[in-house]
Amino acid sequence: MATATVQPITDGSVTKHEARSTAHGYLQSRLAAKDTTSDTGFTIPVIDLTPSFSESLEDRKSVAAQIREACTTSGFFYVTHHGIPSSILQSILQQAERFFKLPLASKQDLHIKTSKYGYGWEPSEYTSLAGDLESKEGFNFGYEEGLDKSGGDGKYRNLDGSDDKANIWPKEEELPGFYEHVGEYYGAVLNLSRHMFRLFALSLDLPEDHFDAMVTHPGGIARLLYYPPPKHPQLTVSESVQEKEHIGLGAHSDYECFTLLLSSTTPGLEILRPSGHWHIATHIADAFIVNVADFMMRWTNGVYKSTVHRVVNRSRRIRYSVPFFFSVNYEQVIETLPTCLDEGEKPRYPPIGAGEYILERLNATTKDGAGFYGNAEVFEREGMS
Ligand SMILES: O=C(O)CCC(=O)C(=O)O
Ligand SMILES: [Fe+2]
Repeated sequence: MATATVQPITDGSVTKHEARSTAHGYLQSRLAAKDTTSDTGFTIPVIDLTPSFSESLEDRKSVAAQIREACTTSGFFYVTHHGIPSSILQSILQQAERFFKLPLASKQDLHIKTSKYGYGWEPSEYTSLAGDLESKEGFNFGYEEGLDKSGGDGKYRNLDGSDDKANIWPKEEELPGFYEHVGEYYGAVLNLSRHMFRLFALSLDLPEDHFDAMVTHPGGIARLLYYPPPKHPQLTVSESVQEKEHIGLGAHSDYECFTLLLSSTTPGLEILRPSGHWHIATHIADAFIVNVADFMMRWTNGVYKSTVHRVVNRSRRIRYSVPFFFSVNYEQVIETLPTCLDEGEKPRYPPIGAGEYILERLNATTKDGAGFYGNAEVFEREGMS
């Protein structure tokens, strides 16, 4: 395995440069790879989490072994029997539908331009992952103690270390019950993610509680996403991009540790196989799709794969989805896990702070990477919404 020299971190700019350039290089190299070393065995395994709730460590390890297998190959897997009732899953999808049906003026009041972290309502084309015009509309929010069933430990700070209230919520009278339903869902996926982190620890030959103290007030950005059907369904994806007919969400890898994705039945998620073909993910009722994200890839020295994916809604129906990007406490600095280094092997990535890394990656999705405030200025100057 190729290794890179560890760069010392002398100030924030070194870290930022590293966060952005490594991610960009990784995306480009994955998109360029046309490795025909047959990937016909490419699968997205379905992992039944039932034994992970058992009293028996052996049972829990059996699930961890399946997670390891998935994370070292496709980087994606489904989880079923995860303990979150179907009613909560259906309810968040209904909240997404209600939210996006709000009058434009109400959504404008929640515009992402008033947040330096990209929270709030995001009109289509406002951010771009790979330079495409993206048809998705989003509503983004992060951790707050009121959403954490554990009550948190009072130490949560925003991505940049500040402690102001960052989320932007619709008014209760405008969308009655929205916050409560969203909170119910968020609390449930947060706890499931903490549980999954224990399985990840076992999968990495670490003590089961290795990550526990790092997720007491963790970063967890959630998005409600809306993907309209294509305006001209007869066009191919490349034609439609040329015709400025939008792609849903451009090719990217996620930033955090792992993502739990829930979606409506309309397909759309496409996963890049090593051969360069896009694998269309099938919908499994009441399951989450889980994928390793870049922070976990770095942490494991590349042993766990953060796989490129995108969304293209080729159907005539609307697609809704709700990704939850699970991180660690934002002040946590990550260094390569010792169990991921062979004897004498060097870390491929320098240590990096969680919040700093994620904010840098988010900023990279704005115009010229100027950040969300900078983006608002560009849009205003150019007379766009
Ligand atoms: O909407 C989806 O199915 C996937 C969304 C996604 O990949 C993302 O938001 O990072
Ligand atoms: Fe993603």
